[in-house]
Amino acid sequence: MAVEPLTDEEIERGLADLPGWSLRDDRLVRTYSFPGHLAAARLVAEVAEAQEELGHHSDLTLGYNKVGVSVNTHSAGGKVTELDLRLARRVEEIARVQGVA
Ligand SMILES: C[C@H](O)[C@H](O)[C@H]1CNC2=NC(N)=NC(=O)C2=N1
Repeated sequence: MAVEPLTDEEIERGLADLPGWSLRDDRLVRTYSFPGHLAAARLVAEVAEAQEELGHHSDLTLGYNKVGVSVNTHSAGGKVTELDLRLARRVEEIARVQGVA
């Protein structure tokens, strides 16, 4: 799917509904904290499934009790697009259900 990079204003508007997320180096990023390692790994597993459904994939970093999510759109030259906002919203839903957002 051809997607256009969002303007800074469009990104700011999107981030207004995504507390905890921010724009860093042309990527939407957020870190989640967990009570332990397996809880963190569960988020990674569920987000990976959602990413396959969406056909859009973030870089996920699994630490001991933290998960880092970082995403932009490779096919838009590594810029932030609507696909990244859509993925971030989906990750937030999953994290909310798991009690960490
Ligand atoms: C063919 C497949 O849909 C593409 O390669 C998808 C896969 N996941 C992707 N993920 C991200 N973050 N950016 C992309 O451009 C992208 N492209």
